[in-house]
Amino acid sequence: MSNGKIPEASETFGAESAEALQALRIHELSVRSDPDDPESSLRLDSVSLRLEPGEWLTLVGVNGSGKSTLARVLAGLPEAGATGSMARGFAGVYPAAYVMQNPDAQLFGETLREEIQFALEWSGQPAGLFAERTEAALGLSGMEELADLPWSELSGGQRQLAAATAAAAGGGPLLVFDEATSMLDETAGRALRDLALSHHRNGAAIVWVTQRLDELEPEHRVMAMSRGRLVFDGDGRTFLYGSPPGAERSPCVQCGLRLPYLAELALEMYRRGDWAEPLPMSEREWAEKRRKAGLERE
Ligand SMILES: Nc1ncnc2c1ncn2[C@@H]1O[C@H](COP(=O)(O)OP(=O)(O)OP(=O)(O)O)[C@@H](O)[C@H]1O
Repeated sequence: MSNGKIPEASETFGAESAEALQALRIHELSVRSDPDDPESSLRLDSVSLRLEPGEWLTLVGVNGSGKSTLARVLAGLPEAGATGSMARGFAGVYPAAYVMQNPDAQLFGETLREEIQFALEWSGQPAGLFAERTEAALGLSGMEELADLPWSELSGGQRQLAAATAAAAGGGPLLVFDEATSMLDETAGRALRDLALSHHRNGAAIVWVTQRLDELEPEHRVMAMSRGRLVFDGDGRTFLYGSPPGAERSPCVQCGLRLPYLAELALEMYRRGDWAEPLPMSEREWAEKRRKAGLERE
């Protein structure tokens, strides 16, 4: 175990454990709206999936499709009346860090420093390492100067980043972000996403729930939900454009989401024969496309 930094996923779990190498598996998991009423609607309908250690899974779907319910299950939070089976594998027995839409719903301390201490206690970190781990967590999110200010002096975006900083301070093999950027402006959203990416680089698996399709990245796995069921599992480019692009209604449109304007544009250029595959999908790829097309001023 190394000191002075956030523990990497393998350190937190214990890399020597065989279970640490196993996927998190759920099999035919269903959750009803009312656990006491077998006729009530299904919030999750017979969902099966494997999440591998260190994987980044982006979970999308319209409102009410079951994303949060599935995210909570994957995080290891209790869902009354769930049926089916789950083996937590690398995710371990403790609930994963879970970052919600509204930071104020999950802040208990008076300041960020206090919040991080709570999170470290909760995740069972040795008390002797608290000070170092707190500095490491603050460093990773660049929040050192805000650590001792009361929440009222932080903006909504800063409080959201603070909630994520604290939730993830214990390291841990799995972090779940449930529409965590939905109330943030672009700058705050990017800071939060950068924090998630840093933990991912350190080996953590990430479940990233979002309705913002501009957050899809080519290298991340995408799952889409509709009416409690998993209706797509694959790469983001196929999700947005279909395979081949535009051959039929894309998985994105089929599950009720609207294709982002830029993706519509790319598809139109492809249909007209002006652009070839792969069509751009992420901010980085669009910047590259614009640069190549000479659309950006030097
Ligand atoms: N605690 C609960 N008890 C009963 N029904 C619930 C509960 N939470 C959510 N639901 C219902 O379960 C269904 C799935 O909700 P869920 O929040 O998982 O979907 P979602 O895709 O995350 O939606 P949103 O984007 O609006 O948060 C919805 O019909 C919702 O009304």
